[in-house]
Amino acid sequence: MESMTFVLFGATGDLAKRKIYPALYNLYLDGKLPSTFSIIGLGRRELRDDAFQSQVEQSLNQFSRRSVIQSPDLNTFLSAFRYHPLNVTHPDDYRKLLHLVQSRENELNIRGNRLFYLSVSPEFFDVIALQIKESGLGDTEGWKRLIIEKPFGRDLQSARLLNAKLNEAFEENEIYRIDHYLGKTMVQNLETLVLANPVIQAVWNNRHIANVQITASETVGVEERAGYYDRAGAIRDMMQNHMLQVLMMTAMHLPSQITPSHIKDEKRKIIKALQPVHKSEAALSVVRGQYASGSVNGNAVAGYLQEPGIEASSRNDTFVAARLWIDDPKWEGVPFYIRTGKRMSEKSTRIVVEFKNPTKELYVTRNAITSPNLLVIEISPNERVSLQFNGKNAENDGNIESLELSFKADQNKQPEAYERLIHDALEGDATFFAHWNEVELSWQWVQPILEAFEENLIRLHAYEAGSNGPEASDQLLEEDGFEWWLDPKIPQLVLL
Ligand SMILES: NC(=O)C1=CN([C@@H]2O[C@H](COP(=O)(O)OP(=O)(O)OC[C@H]3O[C@@H](n4cnc5c(N)ncnc54)[C@H](OP(=O)(O)O)[C@@H]3O)[C@@H](O)[C@H]2O)C=CC1
Ligand SMILES: O=C1O[C@H](COP(=O)(O)O)[C@@H](O)[C@H](O)[C@H]1O
Repeated sequence: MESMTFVLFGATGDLAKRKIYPALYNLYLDGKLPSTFSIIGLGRRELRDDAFQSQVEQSLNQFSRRSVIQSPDLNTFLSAFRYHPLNVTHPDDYRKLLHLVQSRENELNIRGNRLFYLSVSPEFFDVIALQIKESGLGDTEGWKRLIIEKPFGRDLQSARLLNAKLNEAFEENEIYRIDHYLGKTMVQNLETLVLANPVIQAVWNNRHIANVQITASETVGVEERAGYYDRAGAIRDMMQNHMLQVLMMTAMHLPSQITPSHIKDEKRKIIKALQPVHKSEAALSVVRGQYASGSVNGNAVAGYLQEPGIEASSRNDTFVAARLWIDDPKWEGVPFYIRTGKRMSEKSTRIVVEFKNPTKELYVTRNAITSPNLLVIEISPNERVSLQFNGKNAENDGNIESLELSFKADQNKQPEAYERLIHDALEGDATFFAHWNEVELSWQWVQPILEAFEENLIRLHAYEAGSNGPEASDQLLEEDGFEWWLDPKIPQLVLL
């Protein structure tokens, strides 16, 4: 890997401490950083280099998946860090930054490869990109890349505007839009699971699949993010980005070659083929909810409207579910259901693929019940793939029961999503980043629903904290003769 400078805007912030420093450190331990690198942290506050390095060390102590205690490598790693005070709106600060970047490049003999990571409030994304250009930071002999955090806009128009501004300073192939779901082990594994297994490829279509369910349920509430979350809601926070990305990864066709651009093209075809939801009809296929008080994991918790920083009159969504159709011969007639919510019964991100069950009638004559085959891809907190199938259980009078084949990844050995994504960006591999076409088309699909929410065309259901969301989301599937598959409903008889 080529030597480089990692310029981090927002170096004193929460994300840097919880995710970015631990990711860099673990990449370093795995030998996945270049042999020479310079890291420059930026923020408004004044900090000496040694104080900054101590802050980084503290964050590793707290959040790194690998211990830093007595690590002989720690000091070498920390010695790559420098701090520079910079206010993103002050052009002079960028000129001083350029001077620091260049002097470190000369000192370390680094060719001018520069990765700019914007871990700051989204309102600064365009300002910083422009200043990188104006100050000359972007004029370099080597490559330049921009990693940008979410959210990317708050609706279709603002996303387009932001993208146009970023494009004044960076080419699309230099922009890496983080969607941390794309860095998760099982989401990255989807591509291989579906594309590299002819057995699965053969049944990955509407002849065999009855429906696909994608769930991201969380037990946490709004936490300390009231200011952001109350303006975003589950639809912007999770649905427009993570959920639709997982849907694209699940439904994409086999590309003619496994390259970033072929995969990107296949994903784009899927998001483009989503049947639009019209604002006036959105209530027929979208459910929105807001948690009321209840109990999560045995602890009483407040309702959304009682959370600190949330107005008692807020109509923000903390749950959203939707039924989507893909206008594509392979998926015609297969509903994709997606749902996400806070303060639900369990923390679980999963894809359940329910296969058609033509044997049901056949076995009725034998007084036996067969269940549909289910392929369950658990993304978090467990990382597991399992297949539920029917078989006779000799220990139970030879009755037909659901059996399960499963593979579980060893989570302790798994790199974090941010490790994978930062590594990919350093390598220049954009496969698991959100490309502009996908982002734009996702906003395009979501936009009428946002408007329907704003105009109260979709009822806001209160749901008890600790439940599985509003009953209306169950009804959405019942209308089609299906139900959400939850963990306890999948009997675990055989673990191979
Ligand atoms: N935290 C999280 O879990 C997640 C965050 N994100 C995204 O990551 C980004 C960062 O979030 P987070 O770390 O939580 O935010 P924080 O509020 O914790 O940190 C913001 C950072 O920006 C710096 N900053 C603020 N104003 C300025 C300014 N005018 N000039 C220069 N620096 C400034 C702050 O430093 P100082 O005060 O010293 O200026 C601080 O380092 C956001 O886009 C967020 O949406 C995405 C997913 C999860
Ligand atoms: O991006 C976000 O994701 C988290 C959920 O991520 P996970 O990796 O724990 O599944 C969510 O809590 C947060 O609101 C959202 O901004």
